[in-house]
Amino acid sequence: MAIKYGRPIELREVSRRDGTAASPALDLTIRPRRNRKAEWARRMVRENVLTTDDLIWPLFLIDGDNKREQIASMPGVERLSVDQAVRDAERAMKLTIPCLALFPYTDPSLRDEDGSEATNPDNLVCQAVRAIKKEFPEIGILCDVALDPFTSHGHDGLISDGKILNDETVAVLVRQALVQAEAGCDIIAPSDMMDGRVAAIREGLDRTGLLDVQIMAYAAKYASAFYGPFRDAIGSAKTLTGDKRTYQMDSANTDEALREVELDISEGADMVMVKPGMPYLDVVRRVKDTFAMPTFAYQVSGEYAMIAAAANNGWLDGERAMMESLLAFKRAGADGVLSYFAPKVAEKLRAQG
Ligand SMILES: NCc1[nH]cc(CCC(=O)O)c1CC(=O)O
Ligand SMILES: [Mg+2]
Repeated sequence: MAIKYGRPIELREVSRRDGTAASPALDLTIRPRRNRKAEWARRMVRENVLTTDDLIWPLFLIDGDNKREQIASMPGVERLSVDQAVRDAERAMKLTIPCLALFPYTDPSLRDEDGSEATNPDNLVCQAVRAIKKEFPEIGILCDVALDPFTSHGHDGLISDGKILNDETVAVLVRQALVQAEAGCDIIAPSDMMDGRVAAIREGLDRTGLLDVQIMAYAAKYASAFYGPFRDAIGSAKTLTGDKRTYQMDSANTDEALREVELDISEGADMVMVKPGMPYLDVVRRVKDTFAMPTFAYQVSGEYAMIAAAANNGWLDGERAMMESLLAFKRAGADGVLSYFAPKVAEKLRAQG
C-alpha cells in the first residue's frame, strides 16, 4: 500500500458519499482539524517546543559605571556598563538562560586601524567576562571574535590598499581569542569569516592548555542588510567604509554554506552557526540535515528591530510574533538561537509554566 505523508494513498480516494445525500456536510473521512480542536489536543500532537535551554542572550557593553543606554534602532535593548551586565547575568541565571554573548561598544579613542584594543587583556569584554564569572560561574559566556568593534574603519580584519588581509588577520584573531579565553570565556565564536581561523584558534587554545574552551563558528555568515542596528549598537555604522562582501557570504548561495560549514567542522568547530536567522532558515535546515552537528542560528539585530518596530506601531502583536519567530528556528532544526528577545521569551515561557 502506497504511503504518502503518513496515510495510505488509496484511502484518499475512498468516498462514503452515495451521490444522493442532501446533507450539506462534506463526506470526509479525513478531517485534519480534529487534531486542532482544543488546546490539549494541539499540545498532544505538537512537533517542536521552545524552551529556555534554546536561548543565548547577546549583551552590549559600554565603559562606565551604573550605565544603561538605550539603542535607538533596537527598542528595548541597552548598552550596559560592566556592573549592569552582571545584573543582567543574574537575570539570565534566574530565567535559566544557559549562555550570554558579549559585544563591546569600544570608545572611539581606543579604535585604530589595526583594532589593537581587541587583544588588550583588560578590554571591556574581558572585564565583563571576569566580573560575570566571579559572581555567576555557572552561566556560559560566549565571546565574538572579529575586529570590527575595535577598528577605526569598522571592518572585521586588517586592511591594506583597501583589501581585507586574510592570514594576517587570522594571527590577530588568535590573540583576541586567547585574551578572551584567559579571562574565562567558555565559547569562542569567530564571526569574521576569514579562511582558516577556526583551525588557528583551536591550535592556539590547545597550545595554551585551554582544551575545554569550545568554538562556535559563525560558519555560514552572510553579507546582510539585517546587521544595521547592531552596527549602531557597537558604533561601527558611521565609520564602516564600503561593505563586507569580500569575506561574508553572498545571500544567493546555499551549497557554499555547506562547504563553509564542512571546513569549520574539519578545523575543529564544536558547534556551527548560520546568520542571519529567519531569512536563512533553509540554510539552517540543510546544515542540520547534512552534518548533524549542534547548529545555532542568530536572530540578528535587524530581525529584532523589524518585529519590535512593528509591535511598537501597533502593526502586529509583538509577543506572538516573537514566540512564532523563535519556534521557526526549532522547526528548521536549530539547537539554539542567539536572540535579543531572550529574556522576554524566557519570561513568557516561565509564565506559561
Ligand atoms: N563581526 C561582527 C558581528 N558579530 C555579530 C554581528 C551582527 C549581529 C546582529 O546584527 O545582531 C556582526 C556584524 C557584522 O558582521 O557586521
Ligand atoms: Mg569559512
